[in-house]
Amino acid sequence: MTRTAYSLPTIDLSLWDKRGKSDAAFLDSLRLAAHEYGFFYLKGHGIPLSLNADLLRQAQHFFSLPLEQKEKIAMVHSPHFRGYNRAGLELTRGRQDWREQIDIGSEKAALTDLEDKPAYLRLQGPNQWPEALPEFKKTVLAWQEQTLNVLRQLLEALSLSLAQDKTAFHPVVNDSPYLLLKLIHYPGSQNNEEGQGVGPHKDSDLLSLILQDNEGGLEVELTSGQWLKAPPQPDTFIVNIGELLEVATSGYFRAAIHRVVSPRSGHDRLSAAFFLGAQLDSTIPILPLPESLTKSSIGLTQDPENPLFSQIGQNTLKGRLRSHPDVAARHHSDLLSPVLPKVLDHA
Ligand SMILES: O=C(O)CCC(=O)C(=O)O
Ligand SMILES: [Fe+2]
Repeated sequence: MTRTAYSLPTIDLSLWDKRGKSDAAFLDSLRLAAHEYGFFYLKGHGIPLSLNADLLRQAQHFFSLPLEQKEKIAMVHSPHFRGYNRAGLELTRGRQDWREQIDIGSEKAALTDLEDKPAYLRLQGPNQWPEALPEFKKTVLAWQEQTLNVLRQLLEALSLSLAQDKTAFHPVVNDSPYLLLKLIHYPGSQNNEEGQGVGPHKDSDLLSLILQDNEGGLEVELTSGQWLKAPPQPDTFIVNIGELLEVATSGYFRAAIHRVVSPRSGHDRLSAAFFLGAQLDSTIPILPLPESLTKSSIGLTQDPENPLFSQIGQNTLKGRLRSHPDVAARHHSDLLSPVLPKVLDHA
């Protein structure tokens, strides 16, 4: 683990191949990065620079379209929570975020005859693609496939680093994990105040990967109230631990709180945030960690207002319904009164 000038660790995934999969120095540095920070730079990941550049270019083309074209694929048209949301629709801890985004998941056909089936199966379905951009879908799907492979490798390495079998997470990610790619555009602040691009939060998945352009603004809270900048570094991603992995490791890995501060007036920022969740029909695996590790666990820090369900499908659906009340009202009103008991029905 090397430390940057900004003191966030950097993990070089290529070392894992070069030195052999059980290389203790590599696994120790990865484990410590996930334990102490829960937020690190990843290099040596094997994703071509050109593919990352293509993805951000497609994102830029998309966000430059006129609003009415973007609204044609607004998320509210999709029962599967896919599509575009303009800036200002999202709140984090009660404050308005200032970013527009498009959510893209696994490209699959919607399921039918769901009447007596678990409600979370409604999450499966097709994406909405912008007709005006012929290269968009191909580029996004290629990038998704390659970064999924990187995240799967990292999960294997993280498992080994905890003295588990490298396959420990295969049952929840190898068949059909719940994936979400958000392409995000943060407009510049309207005035001189420090704007909230996205407010402080933990991710609710297993592992997230962030590709950012050159603008900066991403920050991580290492100790309460102390924010460390995570500026872009050439040919790296940011990887962060999500709540599912924090729970799976009984709090040994840390789901770090992070945020994005809006760019200065006259600037803007693009990013791609890729979230690897667990398979919807699974439950969170709790790893049997050696005592040498559990004794330095920082413990679980769950949000009492947003309790985690161990059944992944319920947990994921709950998160989507909460984040997108307009989609919930239009397509899932039968689940809303009252939300949780109905979602829980099919435990
Ligand atoms: O845009 C970024 O750099 C991070 C976004 C993020 O943290 C999120 O969407 O969960
Ligand atoms: Fe996040």
